[in-house]
Amino acid sequence: TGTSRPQRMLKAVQKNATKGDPQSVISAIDYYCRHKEWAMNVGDDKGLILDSVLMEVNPSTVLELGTYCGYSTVRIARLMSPGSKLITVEFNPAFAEVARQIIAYAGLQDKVTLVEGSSGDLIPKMKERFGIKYFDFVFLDHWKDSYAPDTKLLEDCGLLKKGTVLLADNVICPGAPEYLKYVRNSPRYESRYYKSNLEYTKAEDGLEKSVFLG
Ligand SMILES: O=C(NC/C=C/[C@H]1OC[C@H](O)[C@@H]1O)c1cc([N+](=O)[O-])cc(O)c1O
Ligand SMILES: [Mg+2]
Repeated sequence: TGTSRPQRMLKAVQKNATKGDPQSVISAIDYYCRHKEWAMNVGDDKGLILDSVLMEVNPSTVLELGTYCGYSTVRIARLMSPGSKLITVEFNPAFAEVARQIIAYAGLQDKVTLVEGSSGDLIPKMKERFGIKYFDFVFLDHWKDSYAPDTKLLEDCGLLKKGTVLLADNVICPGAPEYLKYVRNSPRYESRYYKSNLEYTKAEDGLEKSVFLG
């Protein structure tokens, strides 16, 4: 067994990006995944939508579910104001290890707390462990069938406030049908779909933005 795909991605960052320059880390990963080896980062097309929704919200507290190698963690943290905090949850220790190094290479480790474990276990501990009252912005990019149960868990744990924005990746491909049904039919959310394409491909995918109404 040689290196893993995440390890090869990290090597590409260390080779082609400039330490402390988040944009160069993003570009190095996008180049590698478009021309060398596909990987499940939100990518550059959907990334522009993520950037614009994030800047519109200008959140003080962010939760990311599904860190993978930290590509969207870097995309989000690079746009966050001084003093704001991003908590990112990753179940897979090998992914988490690579993500820590990519986040540090971008120089964003002070804004980011990477927590290893399952979202279902960790969400109920957010208040006590990290002193979080509410999240202003949640990026869902982990297991697609966890989107709906974890959203309900965030509501039940009082972690959403009026105006909190949920942004979900992959609602078309691989798809999150149960989640779409939930946020689009619930009177507690105002939802809209941003059409785009699956990272580094021509297939359709998109992001669903859902504002919690309280
Ligand atoms: O499964 C996807 N994401 C969930 C990731 C799941 C893994 O990362 C979180 C958890 O540790 C698990 O091991 C995914 C899959 C595709 N895809 O095209 O298959 C595209 C994407 O953007 C995706 O986020
Ligand atoms: Mg995704």
